[in-house]
This record gives sequence, structure tokens and C-alpha cells, in this order.
Amino acid sequence: MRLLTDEEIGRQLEALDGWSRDGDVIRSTYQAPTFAEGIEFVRLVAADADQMNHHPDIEISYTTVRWALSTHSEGGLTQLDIELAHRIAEAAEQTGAQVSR
Ligand SMILES: C[C@H](O)[C@H](O)[C@H]1CNC2=NC(N)=NC(=O)C2=N1
Repeated sequence: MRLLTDEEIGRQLEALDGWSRDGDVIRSTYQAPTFAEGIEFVRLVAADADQMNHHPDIEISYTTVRWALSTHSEGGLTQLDIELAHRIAEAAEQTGAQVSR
């Protein structure tokens, strides 16, 4: 999978609420209603990640879930990171997690 251009990344991030670029990584922070729902949120994304064979960095702190996406094998951002960010947004909807700013 090829690296995305700066322009491709910027344009696609406009359609992803709560995500921002930090160099070779895209990041977001979500708040889940409860710790258990935060874990369920992570569990749903874990299943998607295994299916895609593309895995996020995850930091869980009580009801706060922080995500960092990058394609390690390419050393930057690819379409897989954008796709996984969309799947995270869907899992958030299913578990009541909200973008945190
Ligand atoms: C062998 C396997 O395909 C690789 O280790 C995969 C697994 N998941 C991955 N996830 C991410 N985010 N980047 C990778 O380069 C990557 N590589």
C-alpha cells in the first residue's frame, strides 16, 4: 500500500470528525459513557483491525480512549489508516463513545 500525499491526507481528514494529523500518525480521543463501554468500543475495533490486518495504537485511561494510526511497514500514512479511522467512528456510534476535543 503506497503512502498518501499531504493533500490526500488533508482532504480525507476533513470527512473524519475528531481526527488530526501529527506527522506520520493520525490521532483521535474519544470518551465512552462507562469504562465497560470503552472496552466494548476497543473490542469492536480490535475485531476490525484483525480482519484488516492493520492495527491501531490504543491508550485506555478509564473512559478515555486515545487512538494513533500509522502504517508501520510503510513508515507513514496509507489508505488503511483512513479506512481504520472510519471503522473506529462506526464502533464509537455503536457503543456511545463521543469524540473528545
Ligand atoms: C505481518 C503483518 O502483515 C504486519 O505485521 C502488519 C500487521 N499490522 C499492522 N498494522 C499497522 N498499523 N501497520 C503495519 O505495518 C502492520 N503490519
